Amino acid sequence: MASGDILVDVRGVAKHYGEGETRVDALRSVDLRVHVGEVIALLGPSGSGKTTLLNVIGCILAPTAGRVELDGDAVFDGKWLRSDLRRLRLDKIGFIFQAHNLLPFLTAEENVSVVLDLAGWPAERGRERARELLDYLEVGHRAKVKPALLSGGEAQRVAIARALANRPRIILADEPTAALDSGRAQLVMDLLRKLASDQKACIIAVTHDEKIFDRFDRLIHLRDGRLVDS
Ligand SMILES: Nc1ncnc2c1ncn2[C@@H]1O[C@H](COP(=O)(O)OP(=O)(O)OP(=O)(O)O)[C@@H](O)[C@H]1O
Repeated sequence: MASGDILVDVRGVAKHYGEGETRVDALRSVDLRVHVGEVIALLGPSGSGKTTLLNVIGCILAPTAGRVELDGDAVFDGKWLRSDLRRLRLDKIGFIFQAHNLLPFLTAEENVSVVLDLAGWPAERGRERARELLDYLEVGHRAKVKPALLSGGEAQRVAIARALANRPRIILADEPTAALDSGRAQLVMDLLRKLASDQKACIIAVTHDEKIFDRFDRLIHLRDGRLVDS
C-alpha cells in the first residue's frame, strides 16, 4: 500500500508512568500502522496499555519515547512537534466514548454543532452539517430531543455524529458498543465501517465485545504494553 494511505504511523512508542519502584511500563516499543479505510480493534487484558495507546494516538498523552505521525504529519518525535494540539485534535481526530457523554442540557443537534462552533464554523453551517450527519446516521428525526429522551442506540449514534462532525480522518473509540445489545452493536459497527470507507478515514476501537470481532479488518492484541501477533 502507498505511504499516502497511512493515517496513523506509530513507531517505537514507549510510555511509562512513575519512576523507580512505582514505575509502570504501559507501552513498550509499539509499532502500528493504520491505513485509509481500516477498522481496527485493540484487544488485551485489563492494564495491557490499550487506553494509553489510544490516548497517545489521540494526542492526549505524550509518550516517553518514539514517533507518531498522523495523516502524513509528524506530531511527536521524542517531543510534541506541534504547539497547537487542541487544533490538531479538532481537525484530525474524532473520539467516541463508551459513556457517550453527551451534554444533557443540549439537544442532539446542538451536541453535534457545538464541536463545529469550537472549530470555528459559522453557526448556520454548523447546524446544517449536524442535521446532515444525524440524517446520515438515521437519527435526524431525534435532532431536537435532549439526550435523556434518547434510547441507548440513538444516543450512541448522536455521539458518533459528534465525533465525525469536523470530518476527522482518524476516529478513536473506547468500547463503542459496550452499552448496546447485540443487534444495535452490529448496526453501529456497520455504520462505522461505512463511514471509514465513505470518508476515507480509519477507526481504532478498544473493545472487549466478542460479538463484533468479525466486523474488524484487524484485531491487534496488546499484552504488558507490547503488541503481540494479530
Ligand atoms: N495515570 C496513570 N498513572 C499511573 N499508572 C497508570 C496511569 N494510567 C494507566 N496506568 C497504568 O498503566 C498500565 C496500562 O493502563 P491502560 O489504562 O492503558 O490499560 P488498559 O489496557 O486500557 O486497561 P483497561 O482494559 O482496564 O482499561 C496499567 O498498569 C495502569 O495501571
